[in-house]
Amino acid sequence: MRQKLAAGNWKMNGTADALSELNELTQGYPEASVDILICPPATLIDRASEAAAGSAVAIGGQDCHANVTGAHTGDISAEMLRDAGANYVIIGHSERRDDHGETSELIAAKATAAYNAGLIAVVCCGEHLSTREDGKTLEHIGTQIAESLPDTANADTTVIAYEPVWAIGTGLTPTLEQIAEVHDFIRAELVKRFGEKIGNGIRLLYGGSVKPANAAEIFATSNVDGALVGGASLKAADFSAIIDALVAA
Ligand SMILES: O=C[C@H](O)COP(=O)(O)O
Repeated sequence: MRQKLAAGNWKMNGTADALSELNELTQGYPEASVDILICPPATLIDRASEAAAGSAVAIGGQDCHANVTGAHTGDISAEMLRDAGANYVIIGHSERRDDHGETSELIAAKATAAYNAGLIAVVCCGEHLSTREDGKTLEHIGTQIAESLPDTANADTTVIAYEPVWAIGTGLTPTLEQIAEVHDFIRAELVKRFGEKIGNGIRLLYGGSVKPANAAEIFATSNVDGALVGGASLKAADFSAIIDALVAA
């Protein structure tokens, strides 16, 4: 039985004031039957970790460097995230792939760095609209996960987030059939590569315009073990409604 996960990605949003939303969330979930994760900007990770201590909310980073230390101005290592109190890190978000030219090979190296630091890697994949319109979604997702996951990936260290790029921040979502098709495909690919135990153990999140209004139906979809939420994770009330939908699923 896979433990469900509601993950919030604050992206480049939030200064110290935003911790009030986190405080509201932690007060609402001193404990929970699902895993809850907030990935604030790097500048807030240590304060967020302190604020979330003793609650059901875990804290994660939004990216890490593949190396442990070195001359990489502006970058943050997985060890540094761990040191600041993070337990997870998002790797290979489409905004990193598109804005920073990150390749799947680099993403696999970052995932290994996350494992070595004791972090759970939330590895993202997803197609652009043109790829979907060309009928190449599954081929694209298959290549991305094959290349972005290290051979050492396992169910304790790895979560996959399927995020169609065209659904991120747009209010558009795939049909439930389209979500199920991709999630079932990813599950089958994982089982093929890693075997039944690991392949069936790795959690699969859906991301892209998840809101309180559509969360329940998405969580009832085949092989959806939770969500990676952007905009609707910024307000505790909205994210709480999504968490509650996951608990009820
Ligand atoms: O990481 C989160 C995703 O990119 C989804 O963002 P969104 O919920 O604002 O569409």
